Amino acid sequence: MNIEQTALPGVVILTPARFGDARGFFSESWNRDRMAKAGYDYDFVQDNHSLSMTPGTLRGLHYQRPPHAQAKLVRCGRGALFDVAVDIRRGSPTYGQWIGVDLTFENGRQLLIPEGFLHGFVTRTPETEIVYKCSDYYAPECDGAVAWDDPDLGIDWGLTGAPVLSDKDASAPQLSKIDTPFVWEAA
Ligand SMILES: Cc1cn([C@H]2C[C@H](O)[C@@H](COP(=O)(O)OP(=O)(O)O[C@H]3O[C@@H](C)C(=O)[C@@H](O)[C@H]3O)O2)c(=O)[nH]c1=O
Repeated sequence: MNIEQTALPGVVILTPARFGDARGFFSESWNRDRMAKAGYDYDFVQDNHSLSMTPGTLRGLHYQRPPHAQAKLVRCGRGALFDVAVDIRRGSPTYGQWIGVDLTFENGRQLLIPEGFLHGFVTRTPETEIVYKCSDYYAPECDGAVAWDDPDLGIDWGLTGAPVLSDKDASAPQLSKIDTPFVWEAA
């Protein structure tokens, strides 16, 4: 498993080894013990899988409030997408900053996003599948969203037109309008 740091401390890109043969490949997409030994100890309890039909479908930016905050491990099961994490931990030196990573079936990269970050993605291909692990269960009463086009965040989604959005995402507030429930703790 190759582990790459990003500009947001704690958010890392994981690239598992792929063992290719005449049939295709085999890959361990998550190995808890090995990752814990590398300093990334996560107890993932829920796996999610969604399909987006149209390129330019944008889901996000989402978070779950404590006591059901979620860390996520995200990868692309089919096609290609651009995955984004935004630091919303009050007091963090990187508060309000974002990073974006191209996750494709081909490159096998995964984004590990700790609690305290918004998560969203936009699809680049038709019939794109995303698969991700979560460290807590879905808790709709703790569900929250921030506007994907919040000017204070200034995320460059690489869009060529208007994205396809859910009603919830189309009416999400700006970050400055929410009371962020996360507080940064120095490591
Ligand atoms: C997220 C989630 C949704 N649902 C249901 C609620 C609703 O009826 C339907 C669709 O939900 P949403 O519109 O929230 O799905 P979606 O917009 O794909 O939400 C997801 O977006 C990405 C960016 C994330 O990071 C995820 O944590 C999640 O928030 O699925 C569950 O049953 N379990 C879950 O864990």
